[in-house]
Amino acid sequence: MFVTFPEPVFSVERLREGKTLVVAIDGPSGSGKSSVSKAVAKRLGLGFLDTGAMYRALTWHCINGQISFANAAAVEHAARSLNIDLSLTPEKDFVKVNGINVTGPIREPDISKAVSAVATNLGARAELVRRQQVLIAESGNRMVVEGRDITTVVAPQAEVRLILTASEEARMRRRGLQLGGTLSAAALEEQVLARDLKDSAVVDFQQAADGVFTVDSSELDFEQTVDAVLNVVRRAVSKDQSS
Ligand SMILES: Nc1ncnc2c1ncn2[C@@H]1O[C@H](COP(=O)(O)OP(=O)(O)O)[C@@H](O)[C@H]1O
Ligand SMILES: Nc1ccn([C@H]2C[C@H](O)[C@@H](COP(=O)(O)OP(=O)(O)O)O2)c(=O)n1
Repeated sequence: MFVTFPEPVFSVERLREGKTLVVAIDGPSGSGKSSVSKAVAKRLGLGFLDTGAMYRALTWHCINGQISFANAAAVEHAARSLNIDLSLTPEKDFVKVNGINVTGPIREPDISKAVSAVATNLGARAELVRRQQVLIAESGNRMVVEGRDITTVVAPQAEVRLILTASEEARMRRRGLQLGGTLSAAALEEQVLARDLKDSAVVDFQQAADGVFTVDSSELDFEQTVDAVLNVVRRAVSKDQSS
């Protein structure tokens, strides 16, 4: 016989019901940002924005349109003129560039390898940050947003800000499994650690700024990590339930 338990009285899903709730999550590659943020957004009934997908979409467009990464002005111009349509809820997963579905192609290793060249273009960053802020506002400021500069640049006023991290070893192991277990250790190191090093030239996603929580998932499984993030949300938000 199945026994069902009632919802807890103090349910995290009901926190700030009808009020703004932006959860900003930053962290290094393979730390679980996308998957954990999506699960958290589902639990909280919030929108979801994967900002990395926007950098990947612009990278795909530059490669496809033969725009040289060395031409900073051309990359910045592409960032301004490009139409990026991406899923804004955790239930769906799609990215379209000028109407072309690039959901799969932007996750391919050639894009992962090239994306830091776009992410370190300050003009392109400014434009993508502007777009991300518009998308957050359009969600009614009820969204989980993940990336590298969300806690510091895109949404420093978010009700909840946290860095999700994990050891280098855990992150490379998880990325390897995610990509089907076929990549060599050297290729994984290039995809995860070398990319983080390049990206950190323009954004600091390893150190938690003032007021930013840290969740280290090295010793946690996926569900435990989601619970740890939900606990941070509960702690941060229950303090100002009356606001
Ligand atoms: N705590 C965890 N334990 C085990 N695997 C995890 C954990 N968190 C995430 N993962 C898995 O690790 C992989 C990388 O996660 P992902 O969300 O893509 O990271 P990021 O967006 O930070 O690069 C995914 O396959 C995800 O399911
Ligand atoms: N807010 C963001 C999000 C991503 N980026 C850059 C840095 C990353 O190398 C790429 C791709 O980000 P993405 O989150 O998809 O990367 P991983 O899932 O960690 O592999 O974009 C960024 O500079 N700022």
